Amino acid sequence: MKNMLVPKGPIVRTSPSRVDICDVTAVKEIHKTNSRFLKSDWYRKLVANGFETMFTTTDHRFHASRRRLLAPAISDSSLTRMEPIISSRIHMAVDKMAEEMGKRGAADVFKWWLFLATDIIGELSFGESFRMLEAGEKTQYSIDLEQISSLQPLRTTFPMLVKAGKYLPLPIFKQTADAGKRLSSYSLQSIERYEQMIEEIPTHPKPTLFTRIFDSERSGLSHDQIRQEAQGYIVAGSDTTAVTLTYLIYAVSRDPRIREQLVAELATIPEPVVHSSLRDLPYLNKVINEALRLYTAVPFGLPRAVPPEGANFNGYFIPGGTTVSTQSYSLHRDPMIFPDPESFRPERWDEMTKDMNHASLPFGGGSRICIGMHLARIELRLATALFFRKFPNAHPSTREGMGEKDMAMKSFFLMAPQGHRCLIEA
Ligand code: HEM
Repeated sequence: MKNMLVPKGPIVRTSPSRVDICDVTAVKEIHKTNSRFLKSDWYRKLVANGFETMFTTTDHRFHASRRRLLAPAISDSSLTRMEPIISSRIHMAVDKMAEEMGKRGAADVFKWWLFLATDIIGELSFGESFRMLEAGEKTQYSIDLEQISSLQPLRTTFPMLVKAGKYLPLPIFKQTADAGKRLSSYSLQSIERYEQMIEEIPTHPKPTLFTRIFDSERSGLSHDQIRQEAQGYIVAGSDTTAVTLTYLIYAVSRDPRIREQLVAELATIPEPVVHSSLRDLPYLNKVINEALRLYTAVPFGLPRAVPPEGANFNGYFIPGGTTVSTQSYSLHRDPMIFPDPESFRPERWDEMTKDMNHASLPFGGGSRICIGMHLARIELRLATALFFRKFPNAHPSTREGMGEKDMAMKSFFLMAPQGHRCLIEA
């Protein structure tokens, strides 16, 4: 290893046609609104059932028109109507954790946050929850979702192998194909049930993120296309939110100084706790920013294609067609921008410098920025507040062999704790 050449610097060529970049000026250029750098073909490998979605498309016209249709329902102001659903689910999750702490001595917050985030996005997309919180255990739906996600790295690295998998007698391909079929059929059933609900009460249908575009004559979207977008929301909006919440609770619980400051701030909020009281709470929002920085749920490079005319970054010419990646994992750890980057320090957000702003990519950037980020922030604020008001003395558990090794960040496709659990006591 001694003589191995370790690539250094902000621009690293990782293969003949791929370059990784960790530089704020480049990030600003690549991830700006109407950027010339479009999503690379890598995203096309995620297309399922032959339907392009807002997430997978590399065509900017298709993307712009789909996003125009879907964005209004998931804007910050529209989501206010959905707060009662979000809030009641979070209350249920926190109650379930209290129950588990009573019986087991500790609660697995990763499990409960995953059930919570999946139930919320399921209910907001399909009009009905998957009821994982009520059941307190994985349902066939969540097992199928996991199965599909576990194949994503393989699908993007060896797409031909996965295509050929249909014909290979390997159990993983068979199981994944079955899981895919079941997911499609559940979503279709949910859409049909929702359609029936609209027919029964046409004037006041239960609001979902897709209610307004349900009328295909007006929106131009078929029910299959809506179903595919809804499935995309569920995949994009469950693990990401659950992982962020899990690490946030872990990081705050293990540092009494931070926990006490947060608990004291939350004690100033009147009952009932509503999102409007939390939106501008200074310390709470700094804690959330710090969790999104250090424990970025999407640590991978958001690959983009260099336009045909090429691009210049840091004195290097990068030819058209090259894939450039900007990993939030490295950007969020740039010591020049985030001193002592491995420490969880909410106060670093007391003053957000321009560089901190531009180097922060937890939700991506530009026209392809996460459409669910307002929903995610609402969930993060309400869940953190309700958790620490209920458990002001929360601390990491050492029961059942739980330790720091369980919380090592492991990049499966998205990031998740290596032990797939996070036991907390109160
Ligand atoms: C803390 C929680 C979340 C994190 C960290 C997160 C992160 C991200 C990131 C980094 C991207 C950009 C991906 C890229 O450029 O390749 C993205 C896009 C996206 N996210 Fe999220 N996300 C979160 C929650 C959600 C939720 C709750 C939803 C539910 C609607 C959602 C739906 C989407 C969709 C549909 C896109 C694609 C947007 C487009 O291309 O126009 N995300 N997210």
